[in-house]
Amino acid sequence: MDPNSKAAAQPAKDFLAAAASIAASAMLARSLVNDLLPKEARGYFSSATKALRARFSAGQHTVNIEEVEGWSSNLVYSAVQSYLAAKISSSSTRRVRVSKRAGAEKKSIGVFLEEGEEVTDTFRGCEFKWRLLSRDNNLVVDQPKKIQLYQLSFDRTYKDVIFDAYLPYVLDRADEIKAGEKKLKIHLNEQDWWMPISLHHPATFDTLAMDTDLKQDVMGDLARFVERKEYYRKIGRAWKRGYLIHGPPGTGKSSLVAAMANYLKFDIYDLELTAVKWNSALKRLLIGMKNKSILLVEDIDCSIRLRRREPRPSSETPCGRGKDERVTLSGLLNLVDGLWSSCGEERIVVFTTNYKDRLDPALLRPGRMDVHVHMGYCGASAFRTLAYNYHDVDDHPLFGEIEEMIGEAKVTPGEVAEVLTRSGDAESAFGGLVEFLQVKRDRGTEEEEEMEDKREEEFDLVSNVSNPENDYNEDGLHGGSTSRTMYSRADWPPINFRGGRGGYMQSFRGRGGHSQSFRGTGEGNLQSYRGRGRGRRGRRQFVNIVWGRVV
Ligand SMILES: Nc1ncnc2c1ncn2[C@@H]1O[C@H](COP(=O)(O)OP(=O)(O)OP(=O)(O)O)[C@@H](O)[C@H]1O
Repeated sequence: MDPNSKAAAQPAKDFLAAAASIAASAMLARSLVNDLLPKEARGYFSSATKALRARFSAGQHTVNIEEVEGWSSNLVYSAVQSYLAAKISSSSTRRVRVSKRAGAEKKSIGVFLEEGEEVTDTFRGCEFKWRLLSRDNNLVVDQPKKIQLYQLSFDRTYKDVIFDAYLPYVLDRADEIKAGEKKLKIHLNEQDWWMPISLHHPATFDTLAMDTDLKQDVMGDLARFVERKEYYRKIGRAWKRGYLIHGPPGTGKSSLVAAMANYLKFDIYDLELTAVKWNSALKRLLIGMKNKSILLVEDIDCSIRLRRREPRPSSETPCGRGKDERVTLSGLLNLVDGLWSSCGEERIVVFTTNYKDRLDPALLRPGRMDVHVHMGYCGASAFRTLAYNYHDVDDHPLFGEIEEMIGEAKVTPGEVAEVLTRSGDAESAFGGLVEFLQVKRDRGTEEEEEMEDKREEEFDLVSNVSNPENDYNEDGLHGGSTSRTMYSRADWPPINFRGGRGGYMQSFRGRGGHSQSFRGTGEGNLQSYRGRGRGRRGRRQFVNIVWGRVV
């Protein structure tokens, strides 16, 4: 039996054990009364308990909760059903119904009351009795002939507790129980609607290899977030939280998002922005998201190579909708901060990128993304998590050597994971990792020297291709010499290859609203430079330049 089905079967087992012991105690008590008390005393005992019961029930009130309410199912009924299912194992209920839904992915066994059976519950010192009953239903055709209902009996002095505290508590507990059983989904956007698919990503915070303190911080932040409904209401802010997850490919950014979803039991809405053309479609998608969910935009640096805002051509303008706008970064951010955040709650927004320094400053502005998480190269604690995940080993004579080399070799957790899976035997897997790290470390040193030489060449290239004849900017004006006054930096991020039209594409962005791009010719790889230049308007500007070979 797998652990899930064992856990699921536990309530049924507990129930059977409890029922057996209660039945045994009842039999013992009855035989003691019969054996020890004389006949007259037995009669007195039975009428005394009857009188006591009658007196008690005189002050009893009842609330009926039926399974349907008009044509729709009654959500309170299903909440009570879930709530009681968790109580049955510890109650004295004699008959229960055990079932498993057809097609249920998890081997879960539900334990429910049988008709006529009772469960007693105690809340804040008050005792409540739940009973499952049914009534005939001859009035409404197309509905079952019998309608089940839970009858809640309680002393009338508890009336206020019932409505003010007990039933709300039952609903909350039922939500928690259901959340525990919730099957997660990942929703993918198709035009302006979402297509849900079951999410089976096994990543959890236990399996995620990352710096231990950082992991604790992220988990603590998430736990705080979901508890803070009242706090967000009090400060007048939408109940949402933004995460920017950045780091080189293969460091576990997507795995972290999956771990977050599994931890919070939130669905993921994976927004492929390049497939969304117009802001109106984006609005529909965002409004179509449910609460308790994660909006994920991966590789935001690439997705948001989105067009400047342009009105929709009149031929494409839908009747009566006026001018629509192409999706842009600011459009997305406005929606996320404005309209969307006001029509839902408990949402997490996650943007991922391999290149944080290529992001639009609007995204990095304080207050925009609440938490920035850097997923870096594999360190010692991340390696130990992987070693344990893949080989159930938490210590080994090679660990010292591995941990010494791992920092210098600049390997991603993804690479380490891949090497560790090459052998099922821990000994040879760790041996293989030592060799891999040695190669990576040596190669890393050589590559760094080559990169340095290349940076020098590429810097020259920028000056060469900056030919005013070919220059243009997005307004159709000729560009100037902005590109010529630049300073290369020694620590540019890895190259992201992207083509321009028929040669090298360069784009400049100046802080003072000065923005232009132009083509040139030449050789070299795509590279990103940032430096200070003097723009056409004579202002000192921050210049961002990208160029690359057409592919
Ligand atoms: N931090 C990590 N912990 C555990 N496994 C990891 C980690 N990083 C990478 N892996 C392994 O490498 C694979 C790729 O990782 P993942 O897709 O999460 O990385 P990424 O940073 O999102 O990469 P990309 O930027 O290319 O999308 C995962 O399926 C997982 O097996």
